[in-house]
Amino acid sequence: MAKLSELMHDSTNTLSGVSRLVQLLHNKSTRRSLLLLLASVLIVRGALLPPYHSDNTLQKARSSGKEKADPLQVRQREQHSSDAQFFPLNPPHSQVAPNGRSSPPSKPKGIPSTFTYQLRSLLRIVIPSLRTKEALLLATHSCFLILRTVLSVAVARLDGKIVRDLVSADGRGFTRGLGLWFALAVPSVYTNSMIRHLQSKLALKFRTRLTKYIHDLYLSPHPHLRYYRIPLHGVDQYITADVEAWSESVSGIYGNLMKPSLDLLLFTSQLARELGFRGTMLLFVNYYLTIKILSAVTPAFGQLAAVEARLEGEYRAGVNRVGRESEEVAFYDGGARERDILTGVYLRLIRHVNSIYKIRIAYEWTEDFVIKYLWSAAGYGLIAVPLLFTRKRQIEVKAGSSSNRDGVVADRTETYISNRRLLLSLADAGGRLMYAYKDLVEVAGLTGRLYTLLSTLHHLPRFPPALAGDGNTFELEDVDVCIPSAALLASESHKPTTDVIYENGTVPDSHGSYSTLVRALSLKLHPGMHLMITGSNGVGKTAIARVLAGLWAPCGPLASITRPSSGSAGDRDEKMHHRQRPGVFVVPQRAYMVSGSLLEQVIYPQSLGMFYAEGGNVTELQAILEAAHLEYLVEREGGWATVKEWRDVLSGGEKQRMALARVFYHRPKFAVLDECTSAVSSDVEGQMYEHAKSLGISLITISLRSSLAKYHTHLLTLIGDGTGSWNLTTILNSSSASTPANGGRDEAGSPVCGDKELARVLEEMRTLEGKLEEARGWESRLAELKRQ
Ligand SMILES: Nc1ncnc2c1ncn2[C@@H]1O[C@H](COP(=O)(O)OP(=O)(O)OP(=O)(O)O)[C@@H](O)[C@H]1O
Repeated sequence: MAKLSELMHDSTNTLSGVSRLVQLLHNKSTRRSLLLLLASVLIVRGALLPPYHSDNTLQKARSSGKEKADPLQVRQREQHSSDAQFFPLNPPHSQVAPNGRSSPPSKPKGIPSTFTYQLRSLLRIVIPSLRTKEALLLATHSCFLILRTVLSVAVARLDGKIVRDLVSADGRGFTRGLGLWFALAVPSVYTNSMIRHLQSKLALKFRTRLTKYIHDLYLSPHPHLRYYRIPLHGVDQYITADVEAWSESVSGIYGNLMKPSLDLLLFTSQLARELGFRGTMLLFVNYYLTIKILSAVTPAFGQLAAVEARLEGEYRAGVNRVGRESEEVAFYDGGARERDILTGVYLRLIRHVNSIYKIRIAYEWTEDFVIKYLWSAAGYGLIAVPLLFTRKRQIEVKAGSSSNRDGVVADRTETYISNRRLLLSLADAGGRLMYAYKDLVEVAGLTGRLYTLLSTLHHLPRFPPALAGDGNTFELEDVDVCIPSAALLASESHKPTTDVIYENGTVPDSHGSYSTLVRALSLKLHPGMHLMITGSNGVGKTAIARVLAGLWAPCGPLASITRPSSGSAGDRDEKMHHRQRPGVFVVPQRAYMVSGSLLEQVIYPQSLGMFYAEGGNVTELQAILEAAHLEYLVEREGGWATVKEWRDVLSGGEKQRMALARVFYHRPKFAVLDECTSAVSSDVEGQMYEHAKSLGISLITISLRSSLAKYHTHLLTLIGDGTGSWNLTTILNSSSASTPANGGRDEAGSPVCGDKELARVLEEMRTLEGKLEEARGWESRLAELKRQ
């Protein structure tokens, strides 16, 4: 039955509704302009489909060192700072509670009041102006949508004509009609496929724009480091799946809304003429009741879609983690445990998707009932009003003879058939509009997620700027090293544990005090000074490296930091190296290998294009690998261009030596080495330290190995007594330090110690820590006994 009514609709809706358009089609000049439109669209299409470029182009650009800057990205980069105003954390029309936080929306389902604002903000990114390809694509898409309506009217009209010629046995008319039928089939089929093509093309364009914009913002360079600080879980899901789903839905929703809306408008106006004032009023009452019933049973599709996307993200992150850490998992034989974790996450996702399906059953049942049966019943009622009451009386008065009675029945049948066709078409358009509304609600959910991502990225608190200094000095003054709130929020499902968030980005800990690891740290490092930072595990050594590198903000009311800048250090080796020296270069505890060739491992984070543009050559790199004791690698791995999963191919020690090779390549003014030689033998370690120093690099080493002290001039010991205290001493007997004349104090007043003395101090520290641990055990045992 439903199929039959659909068929009826297809063949008749346009006939009765837009007959005026058909008359226009009969007009010669209109037909000509239609052909012109079609031809122009074909030309535009050709312009929109650029020839295919293979990846070789990029390869060539790389090897010639002429990677061109993407104009889109450059434009976006300039625009980013001003764009923040379009992504406020609390978008307009949202319910804002007196404390400034967003209150839960009063309407928990449907389209949130902020949707229009959020959608507009996102559309600004994907269609930045009317002179873009995206705008042109959208206009072409609209043309094709209108063309489809016009063509379907023409096809329906021709259908009627062919049947009439057949019934009236007009052979010539029938053949002509059939010829026209095939002539119309070509543009009709082409239009349908073009609509689908343009929609996919538009989705792809939207996705590319949005992805580039997010990449540019998310991977913004120092000092904002958004990729490091963003307090959102599953960012990969936002950037990959959500962006794709949003682009697909937004490009589809336009066509899905436009056609039924146009139909609804035309059929209503047509019916209004037939039904008169009373009937039209009843029609609008029908619309009103439909909206009321459906909005009462419409589930919060937007929120459901957002939760689904989040759960998908968690599952994807789990699978990624196992893939990334597969070796570690295998060593622990943790497959079964990982399977349980992943299955748990997957089942949570599936339960949610299943509940959506269940909710949908109830909704779709009501929707079908209302649109198909209630509307049809209402339609019968509406048709019956003029037939049973108004006209019946007139007809009874007029009808005398039997021939008149036949004409009256024909009149009634005609009225009934035409009105019923209109109502069926109306019901169909209404149904499609309801489906489009459902899509719209889902788009609202995805829009909300992407808006959250972008507004968060735009509004990450900025760090206080570092002082310029002379460009070669590293200086910290009264710096408290605190765990930043963002990191805390990220580790606790981005739910704030407290209402208080301080301006400097720190939060009070559970006892109400700051999470300060090191208090009022002051030190000044000049070129030629080498600092070793030591202290027990978890005391805050890496935290200092994070402050030095600009990953964490320096805290404290009087805190100031002077960082060395990149550029010339004015030393004797300067002429030999054509490259700019970075001010600071940090080698982290876990060695990181980038995807790409062996050569790219050494020069990371520099690109291949930059390497060649700066006149880099592999002879220089070979010497660097020799200094890092990795000279055999090029031959073993099959050349500089070999691309492998270097994280798995290189051994732990090789990865650490590769990280040191990067330091030798970039030759920074200061290199922060965070326990990055733990897997390297001490003799090789020593040679690499000496080589780094010979390159004029000032070392800041974080280590517990006392054997490394001799390569440094100063020692910073973090006491680890919970007060954040520290101790800075000068190291005697180191290859760089001169013995102070001032019995036990250097020129800056820091106490001095020799490396034997240092080894003794570290040993004593370790013994005391062991004893403290034991004492803690006794304390808990004593407490246990007391309780008994
Ligand atoms: N992102 C973070 N979120 C929450 N706490 C953190 C974060 N980073 C570090 N911490 C905490 O700060 C403390 C100091 O960490 P840090 O990594 O600086 O220790 P460390 O002295 O380098 O230790 P190790 O010698 O074991 O490497 C630890 O207690 C750690 O749990």
